[in-house]
Amino acid sequence: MSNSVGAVIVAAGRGTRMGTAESKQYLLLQGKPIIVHTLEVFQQHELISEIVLVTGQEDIERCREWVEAYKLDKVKAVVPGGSERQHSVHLGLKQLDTNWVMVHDGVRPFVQESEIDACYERARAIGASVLAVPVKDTIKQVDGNGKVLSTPDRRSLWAIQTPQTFRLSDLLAAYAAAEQEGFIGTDDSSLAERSGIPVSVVEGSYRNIKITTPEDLDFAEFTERNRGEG
Ligand SMILES: Nc1ccn([C@@H]2O[C@H](COP(=O)(O)OP(=O)(O)OP(=O)(O)O)[C@@H](O)[C@H]2O)c(=O)n1
Ligand SMILES: C[C@](O)(CO)[C@H](O)COP(=O)(O)O
Repeated sequence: MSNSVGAVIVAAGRGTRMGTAESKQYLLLQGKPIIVHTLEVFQQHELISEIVLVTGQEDIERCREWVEAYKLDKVKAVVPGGSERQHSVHLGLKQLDTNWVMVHDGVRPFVQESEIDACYERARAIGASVLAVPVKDTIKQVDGNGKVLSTPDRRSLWAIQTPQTFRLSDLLAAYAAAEQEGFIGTDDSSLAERSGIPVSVVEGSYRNIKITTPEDLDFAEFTERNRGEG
């Protein structure tokens, strides 16, 4: 079991930017909750031996029911998350019992099996990996008054996705250090980077969106409807 791989799927957010009454991770895509689509990708991947699902306290019961109904038997625990994504990930990590961990957003249902393979291979070779795509737009740094400060060279900019893959012991140490130092990052890699863990990007797909705002649902419906057609 020295190379066992677990997944922490975080789904304890409120979906403020989506603005729906129902949290976005539970909205239906082709009749199935988004979170179930995401879990199924990891359930079906032979590399993954166990999954921890992190949800809101009030959603634990219905999530457990879906785990039963959709036969997601790799899900070993459904646990409550915290106020920030980082807290939710940390709570999930503490439940895992594998050598490697892939942290993944519950609202990224379009990650591909081949991308999971590539992320794991790179993490084994380098220490840690993040799935990412080169940015397509020109990015500017702007101050609080709208004044443009700089235009970084786009060739060095990547939009970071999940999964993000680490040795579980490395990531737990990075999370403990961040907690002690009061650091909050927007992804897992930023905690690993400040602990000195080498992280490499793996080029993924623009389809692996994080469903965040209402227009993402149109894309998601379209993509899900056409899944497997090419
Ligand atoms: N306290 C939190 C915040 C976020 N997440 C999860 O982290 C992922 C990425 O977060 P994001 O898309 O930003 O989700 P929300 O925080 O729900 O969205 P918003 O910022 O619009 O409220 C989501 O699967 C979300 O459920 C979490 O588990 N716990
Ligand atoms: C982890 C992440 O999905 C990488 O793009 C992202 O940083 C999550 O950020 P959010 O603040 O929860 O939207």
